[in-house]
Amino acid sequence: MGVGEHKKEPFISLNPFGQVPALEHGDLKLFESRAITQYIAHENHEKGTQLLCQGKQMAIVSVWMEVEAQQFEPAASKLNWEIFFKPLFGLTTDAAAVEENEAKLAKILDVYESRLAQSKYLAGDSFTLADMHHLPNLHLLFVTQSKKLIESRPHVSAWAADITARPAWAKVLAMQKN
Ligand SMILES: N[C@@H](CCC(=O)N[C@@H](CS)C(=O)NCC(=O)O)C(=O)O
Repeated sequence: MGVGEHKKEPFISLNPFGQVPALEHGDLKLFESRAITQYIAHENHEKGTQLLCQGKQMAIVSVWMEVEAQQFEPAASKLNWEIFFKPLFGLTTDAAAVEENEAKLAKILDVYESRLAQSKYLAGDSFTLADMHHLPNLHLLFVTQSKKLIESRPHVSAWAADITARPAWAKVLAMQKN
């Protein structure tokens, strides 16, 4: 990305929007991270943690995957951009955008707080892709002032501590460092 290769061939044939990530598996070409994670989870359903479910339970997983994509991600990624990434790139944080998106995220996390008071994970008693999709933005929020929005909600806080402590996530962070 640093040299703009994601906007040119051969990458643009994998993702015509010129964005990361993309996946090539045999003759299958995929883009959109959530479609990629669902494919990988389906392909590997016989090994490791079951990240998807069957029947009605899968419908609940889909609901919370949509909530992450449509509600949580827009507010959380905007905060991470303003507070975490902009200073790294020598840009100035927009305080009004931070205030607006903290207010949005607070309302969204109120819904999460109610949900997580009823079940340990978003889609029920076990960890699924719906929880997993939150990890990248959640991880960054913890190193911003917006972590107060998580820490002030006991069930959200316990859920966030649980999912960020998973050994598989520790492996991802170790890969990022390398
Ligand atoms: N909805 C897409 C978003 C992809 C996305 O925003 N990718 C960023 C990096 S995380 C990117 O490629 N940015 C460079 C650009 O848009 O030119 C997904 O979930 O895969």
